[in-house]
Amino acid sequence: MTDAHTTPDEAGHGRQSEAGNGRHAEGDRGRDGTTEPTPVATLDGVTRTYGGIVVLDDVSLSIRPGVTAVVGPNGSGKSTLLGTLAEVTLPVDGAVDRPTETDDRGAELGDSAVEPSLVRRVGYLPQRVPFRESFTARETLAFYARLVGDDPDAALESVGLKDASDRRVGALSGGMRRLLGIAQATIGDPPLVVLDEPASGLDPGMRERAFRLAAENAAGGTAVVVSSHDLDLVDRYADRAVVLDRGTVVAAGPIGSLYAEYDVDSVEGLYRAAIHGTDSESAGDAPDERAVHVTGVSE
Ligand SMILES: Nc1ncnc2c1ncn2[C@@H]1O[C@H](COP(=O)(O)OP(=O)(O)OP(=O)(O)O)[C@@H](O)[C@H]1O
Repeated sequence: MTDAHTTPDEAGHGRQSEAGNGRHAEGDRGRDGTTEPTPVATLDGVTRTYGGIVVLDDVSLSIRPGVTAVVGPNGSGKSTLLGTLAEVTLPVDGAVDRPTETDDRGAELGDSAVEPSLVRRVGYLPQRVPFRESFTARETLAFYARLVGDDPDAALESVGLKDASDRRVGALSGGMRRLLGIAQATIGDPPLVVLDEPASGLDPGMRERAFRLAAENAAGGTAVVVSSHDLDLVDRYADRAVVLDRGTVVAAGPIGSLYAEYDVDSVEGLYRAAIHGTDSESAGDAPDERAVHVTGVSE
């Protein structure tokens, strides 16, 4: 177990990060040089095991408005981390502090037609969304929209699916289905949106669109957490990055600060430096033996 309040330094970096005590809480500089905003959610010493094997180890993070990308090798715990934020995976130790109904928009909506209790706190796109295949795209979003008093047509339009609103989910392409999933996750305008690999399996245009939607959402003040293996897109769209290795946070913070700390100029370089201890290209090509592998256990 690592100290929850210092950056894990097994890799010998001894660096500070957003982990734990909020040393970077205020006054940190984002990519554009502006001061970092107040956290929307925090994880404090979060640990998760499966069958006694630790897959998330004492993770402490502050999640702020903007796009936060979670990167790391297969099995490093990205989905588990996102699941704890979305409250679909419970930690065995530690605490997660999420937005509450009374946070920002709850108060703002107090006098409106939408009851504060209907304000959605966290939107979540799992890797596989269990949509009903026989529903149309519009019926699908209408179901979610009714729960939070939002407009399904505006949500469809926001992800570019207006023309497909009468098509059944079962007849949508994988990319369109993913866009519908993003619309479902952002409907009701929650202050925290968690997207688990929104771009995986999509063609380059659709991948770009998924990240652009995440960034557009974040531009309105939402904290959007995205896991991805697409380091180029992370480079272009993320404000902050969290690098996970075997369930441990090895680097976290605003992308600009991390580039300076690790003396790199890309997320790919950061990934290599934080995980392999070198930013040379050959290290990134080596087969990754570092993932935690757990088999035969479920929730
Ligand atoms: N429900 C589960 N039951 C048993 N083991 C699980 C379960 N969910 C995750 N694991 C294990 O926890 C570890 C971390 O998995 P997780 O899906 O969080 O990693 P990941 O970084 O998202 O991986 P990938 O990049 O391949 O999607 C893996 O070893 C995985 O097998």
